[in-house]
Amino acid sequence: MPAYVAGVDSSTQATKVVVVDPADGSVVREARQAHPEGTEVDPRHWWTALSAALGEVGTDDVAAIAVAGQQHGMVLCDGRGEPIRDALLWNDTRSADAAHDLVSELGGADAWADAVGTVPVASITASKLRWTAREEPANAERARSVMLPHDWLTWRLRGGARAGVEAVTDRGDASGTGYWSPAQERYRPDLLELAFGRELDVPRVASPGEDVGRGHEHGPAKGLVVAPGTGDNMGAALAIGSAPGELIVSIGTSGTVFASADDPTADPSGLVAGFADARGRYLPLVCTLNAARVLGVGATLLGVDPDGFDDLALAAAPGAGGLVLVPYLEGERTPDRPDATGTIAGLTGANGTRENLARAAVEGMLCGLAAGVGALADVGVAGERILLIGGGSRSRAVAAIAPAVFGLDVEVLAPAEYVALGAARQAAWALHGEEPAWRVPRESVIEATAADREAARSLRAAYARVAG
Ligand SMILES: Nc1ncnc2c1ncn2[C@@H]1O[C@H](COP(=O)(O)OP(=O)(O)O)[C@@H](O)[C@H]1O
Ligand SMILES: O=C(CO)[C@@H](O)[C@H](O)COP(=O)(O)O
Repeated sequence: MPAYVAGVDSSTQATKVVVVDPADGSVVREARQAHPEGTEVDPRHWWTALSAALGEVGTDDVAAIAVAGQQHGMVLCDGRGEPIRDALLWNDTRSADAAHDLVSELGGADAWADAVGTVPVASITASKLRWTAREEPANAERARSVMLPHDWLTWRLRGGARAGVEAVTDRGDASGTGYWSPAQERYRPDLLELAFGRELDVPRVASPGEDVGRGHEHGPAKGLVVAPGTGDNMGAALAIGSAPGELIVSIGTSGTVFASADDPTADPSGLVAGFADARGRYLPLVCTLNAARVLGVGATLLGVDPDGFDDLALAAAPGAGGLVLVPYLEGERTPDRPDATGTIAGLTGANGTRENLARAAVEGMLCGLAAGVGALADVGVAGERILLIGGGSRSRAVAAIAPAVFGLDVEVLAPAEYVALGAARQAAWALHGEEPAWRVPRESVIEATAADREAARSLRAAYARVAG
């Protein structure tokens, strides 16, 4: 008799699957399969990774599944749901000009914030549709539908075109497209048409916790109840269930700062994306392009492994002797500087040490996220405590330095695949008809001292002077 539920995180760097006991939310098995590098990827690689990971964990004793995935990726399909081109990912900045054009064509940032809660930047799916229509007219001509990564994988699990099933998405991931309004809870086909020049089929937006069908009999989720899935940040929010005043900061490929909110947000500055969540509420979020990989580049530059990098960063004093590193290694999304590059400023003979360079990389990466905390406060989502998750939160240096950059108490959650756990929670919800009562274990809080709060102010001021 199937006993367990499965949750999937199809993120930028890898597919992660957890098999969870619905009695208490504990993980009984897990698997991970890497994705190819790059900012455009053939979605069939994600399918292969998902199939392999499900094969590895086994699904004979699993009753339900949900897929959470990296947000915004444009999976442009032909009439049979086959991808026409590689998916353009959230971190592909080629669509930056398309985004700027869309903003002015609708009448400016306020018009977009009012319409869909988010001002388009390169990451947003609508911008990628415009880029494709303009740069690849032959591909655009063949397109019949557009899906997000989790939509396409969920559809494939249910058999896709050969089973003739409808595609579904959820309000959380739909809210990152630029053509679905969280405030009105509906698609804006006029905005999709503005972006692409004509209509495209889009997935139906399923209800939170809906049972959307069964895994296909010849697929890797054979016979399982399938839940709608969601975006990866919405998945993490579902797993963690932050309390008022708590902001979740995820340090993965992207850096994100977000919180559950009762009301939709509309930020015309474009810093805060006014997403919906996977429960029926809202998820205002700030996203940076440069997070865990900054630590990786720092370690490579200094010729050390992650542990050695942490040792170096922790051996330097707060402020890295005046060395400031602005880590716009991939350009940046928040602030909207798609063509920016990284900067090291304030270098002197006295402060030019490996320790200071490591510390400046950690401080710079965290300063970008701390600016996000400020942007959320500006739209009424004030934070008193940071909950740190994601691969980068496993760094000892990040955990120790975070209170002196955020100037807030920091709780580093136990290492876990929170996005996949949120998907598993949704799978249990679809299976049993109600959201499970699981709680993730909470860790001890590192309290920000008065010195941390003071250090945070001066660090962030020094960073802002260099970042501009
Ligand atoms: N101990 C560590 N120190 C620094 N970075 C780490 C550590 N462990 C994992 N990472 C980094 O975290 C990233 C993966 O985090 P994850 O949240 O799984 O990302 P994503 O969801 O974008 O795939 C990788 O870039 C990896 O190098
Ligand atoms: O674009 C966003 C959020 O708006 C990113 O957070 C993506 O959802 C990718 O997430 P990771 O793979 O870094 O977890």
